[in-house]
Amino acid sequence: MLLSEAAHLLITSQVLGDVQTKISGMEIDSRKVKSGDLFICLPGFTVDGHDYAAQAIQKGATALVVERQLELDIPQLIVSSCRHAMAVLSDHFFEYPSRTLNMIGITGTNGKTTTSYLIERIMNDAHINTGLIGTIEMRYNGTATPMPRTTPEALELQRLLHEMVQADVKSCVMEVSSHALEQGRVKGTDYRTAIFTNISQDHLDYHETMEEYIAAKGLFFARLGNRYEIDPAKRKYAVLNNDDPAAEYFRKITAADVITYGVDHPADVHASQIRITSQGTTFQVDTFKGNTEITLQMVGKFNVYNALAAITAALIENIPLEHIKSSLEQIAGVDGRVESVDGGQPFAVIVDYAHTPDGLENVLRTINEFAEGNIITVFGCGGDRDRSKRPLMGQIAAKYSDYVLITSDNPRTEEPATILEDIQKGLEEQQIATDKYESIVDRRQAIEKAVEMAKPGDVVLIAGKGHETYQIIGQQTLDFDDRLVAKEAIRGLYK
Ligand SMILES: CC(=O)N[C@H]1[C@@H](OP(=O)(O)OP(=O)(O)OC[C@H]2O[C@@H](n3ccc(=O)[nH]c3=O)[C@H](O)[C@@H]2O)O[C@H](CO)[C@@H](O)[C@@H]1O[C@H](C)C(=O)N[C@@H](C)C(=O)N[C@H](CCC(=O)O)C(=O)O
Ligand SMILES: Nc1ncnc2c1ncn2[C@@H]1O[C@H](COP(=O)(O)OP(=O)(O)OP(=O)(O)O)[C@@H](O)[C@H]1O
Ligand SMILES: N[C@H](CCC[C@H](N)C(=O)O)C(=O)O
Ligand SMILES: [Mg+2]
Repeated sequence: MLLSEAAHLLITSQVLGDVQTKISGMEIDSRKVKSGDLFICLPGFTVDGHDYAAQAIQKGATALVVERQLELDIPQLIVSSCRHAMAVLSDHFFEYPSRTLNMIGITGTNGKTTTSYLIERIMNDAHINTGLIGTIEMRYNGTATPMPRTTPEALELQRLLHEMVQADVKSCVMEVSSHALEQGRVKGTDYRTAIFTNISQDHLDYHETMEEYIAAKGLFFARLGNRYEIDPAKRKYAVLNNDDPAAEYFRKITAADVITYGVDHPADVHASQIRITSQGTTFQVDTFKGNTEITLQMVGKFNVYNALAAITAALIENIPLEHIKSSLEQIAGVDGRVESVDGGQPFAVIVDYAHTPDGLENVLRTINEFAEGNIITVFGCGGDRDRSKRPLMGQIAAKYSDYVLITSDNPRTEEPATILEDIQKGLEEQQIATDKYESIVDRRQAIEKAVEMAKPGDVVLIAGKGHETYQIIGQQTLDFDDRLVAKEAIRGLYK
């Protein structure tokens, strides 16, 4: 690509220097710049990418995208927003991959990863080669790469989608976080189906109010295209959870066809007669393309919602309901989501990724439906994240458990004990008896204590980290896997 081509795409941009400058790649991190790259200077939350332009030039950048002219002897494209320019230029540079792929995006506070796994499985079983991008990893054609964040930056995203196109992938299902929507990471990505799972409190450190958080999610539906294609394969669909009050707002702001799913309210894809056991969940589903009964190996009413969202997305792809049923029934579960740890102990140990008040309440309510003995919950809250959710999660843990072990999650740069105190305040506020809970900063010790306490028939829930195989303390990322630690604790007890 030539710099003139980039300038042509951004009508109000100004070029300083040679417009014939060749660009062989793009980069937003000076440390990763390669010779011939266009370096885009992002004004960040912590530092300003413009301050790293000189380093980028040293590493071989041939031109810059900037929001203000820099005193550097190199061609510069001056734009009003480098983030917007990044989205436009990445899409172009990687040949508009989302127009080739059939894109399915999922937003919502909880259930994105789970729903994306269900859709990926149904689609691949139906021989539609489908890739996946989300919290745990990105994968296609049987190869997986771990992901540092749920939704990649626009440049990285378009690069990954391009890779998928090259590898003959036909469809991509991906999680779209509210941070991503707010920061424009998915700008320009052409989704066919946009799914909404649910909204409840999280990330108020970033979005500040629930209204702003909902508005960020709303961007997904508002941007879903405004043109009605004659070819049904090109039409856009908003798939909304009708049991969540925010669905009404998303319906208003989208021009796309809306398809609803739900349990408690009428919906186009509706579940009823839900029966939950410790082994799975059975429900009747009535859809615009037939009715059937499905038995998931996954437990919980919340997983019925995830299944309904997946069924709706698959029906849009014209996959027959009977095939969808067969795929869903074969899925054993999703990594770190209500995952049982079996070390031969006479009680259940469940590792789950619930890290929001709503997620924790859902998983604990589900466990209450089948637990025979006591429920012992081990959980914490991440540092450098929404602080206001901490006391609420403490109260929920106490409400639905017989004993609560408050511990560290990923303290990051916060003092671990302070996070535990924030959680404990919620229990103190409700005057929960002090013999019903305790705080142990060391997560391993907390898990060991829970396993020691458990009697036959009890359930130990270890929540918050799910699939994570690390713990972030300060600037360090240390190996830590709840499932392995729990197994070691069980082994220690029964050796
Ligand atoms: C709050 C937030 O989203 N921050 C993201 C943002 O960081 P930032 O604006 O602070 O960036 P910065 O560190 O100030 O750097 C600015 C620019 O200077 C560049 N730089 C910086 C240093 C250097 O030596 N050279 C250099 O060029 C950086 O590459 C960047 O382009 O842009 C960075 C670059 O893309 C992201 O890595 C970073 O995500 C951070 C790590 C993060 O923790 N994000 C979380 C909150 C997040 O995005 N979570 C969501 C939702 C999670 C969920 O619920 O599932 C997600 O999608 O993962
Ligand atoms: N539909 C749902 N409604 C409410 N809670 C759910 C739902 N699905 C899953 N959960 C709970 O939330 C946890 C996280 O689920 P999942 O990883 O699928 O969500 P996510 O939206 O991808 O989360 P993240 O924002 O971290 O990417 C699960 O471990 C479970 O406890
Ligand atoms: N994607 C979420 C995951 C939180 C998981 C929890 N273990 C934590 O670290 O807070 C976030 O980054 O806020
Ligand atoms: Mg996720």
